[in-house]
Amino acid sequence: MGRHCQLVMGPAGSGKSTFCATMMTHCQTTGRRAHLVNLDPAAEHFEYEPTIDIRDLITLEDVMEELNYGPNGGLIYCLEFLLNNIDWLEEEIGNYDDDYLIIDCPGQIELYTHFPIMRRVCEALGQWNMRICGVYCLESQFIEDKAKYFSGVLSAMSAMVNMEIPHVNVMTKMDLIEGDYGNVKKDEQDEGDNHESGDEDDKKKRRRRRRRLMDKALTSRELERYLDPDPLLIAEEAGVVEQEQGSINANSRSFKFQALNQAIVQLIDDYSMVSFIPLNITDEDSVEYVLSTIDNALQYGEDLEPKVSVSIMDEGFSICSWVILDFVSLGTR
Ligand SMILES: Nc1nc2c(ncn2[C@@H]2O[C@H](COP(=O)(O)OP(=O)(O)OP(=O)(O)O)[C@@H](O)[C@H]2O)c(=O)[nH]1
Ligand SMILES: [Mg+2]
Repeated sequence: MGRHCQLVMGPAGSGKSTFCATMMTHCQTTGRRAHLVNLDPAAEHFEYEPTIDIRDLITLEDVMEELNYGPNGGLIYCLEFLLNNIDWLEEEIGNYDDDYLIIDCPGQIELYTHFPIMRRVCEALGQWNMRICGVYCLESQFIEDKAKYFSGVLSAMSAMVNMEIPHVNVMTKMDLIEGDYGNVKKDEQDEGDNHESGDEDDKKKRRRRRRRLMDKALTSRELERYLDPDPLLIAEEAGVVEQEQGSINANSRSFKFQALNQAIVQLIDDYSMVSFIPLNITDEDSVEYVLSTIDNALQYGEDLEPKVSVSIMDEGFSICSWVILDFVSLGTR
């Protein structure tokens, strides 16, 4: 069936390790043989014990202690050390020919955007006949700040362009957003059920809470603008739209800043490469949807299909031949 892997990347704390653990659980329950590979030399604990672990080769702690490196320089050193000893990884992976690997990467985005380190790891994996899908995690909390969200979109795009592998962007921690949205709905329902009950103060309190939740929650239509990045979001924020319409905008910053925003809008629009799949780890269907999108990018299981279709064709052929034989035998009677 061949070798397949997911390379799970993204900024620090974006939920990469949680994503890997969720995928491991899902694969186990659906009967897929998956292994966790840890490429983070600073990782401390895992829900699933990694089958292959860079810490068996080198740890950040040792590098910092022995070479007096800081945490970021130390991490780059560790991964360069891995590249210089790539045979170690080849040997480790060698034993898992037909299994599915989930590779948890460190959170320093420089590794994907500035340095060619992860790209070279991918090249090595490719040479060992491994099909790779990059999974870039961005957490839903980025949506709260449009500038931060767009810097996340640009970092995802930069990783896609640099890595040159099939790529899926995932918006993680959706339970946090959907939770707020769910609370508003529940509140509306409660208000509907209890519209007779409670005194004026209670009703006011309920309305205030609902307004607070409404401020936090995103409607699904608004959410769509973040999953499929709408460049107008940043334009709205910076007042570019107002300027285009010729009105004076009180929020507008310097002309240079607006020109930069406009250029970013143009870049995102021109490439139109980045879109996110939402992942709510508390919802099994959501996990399944993300996995099937990654499978699609990896063409996972596609080499099985010809065998299935051949057997269907064989069956179809034999049914046809029975019918023809029947006709022939009828004709000869
Ligand atoms: N509510 C919620 N919390 C999450 C989710 N995913 C991760 N977290 C939390 O976010 C924090 C960071 O998660 P990790 O999975 O360690 O993130 P990471 O990207 O591996 O972090 P680094 O390896 O340090 O870069 C932890 O406290 C997790 O419990 C999620 O889907 N929902
Ligand atoms: Mg991690």
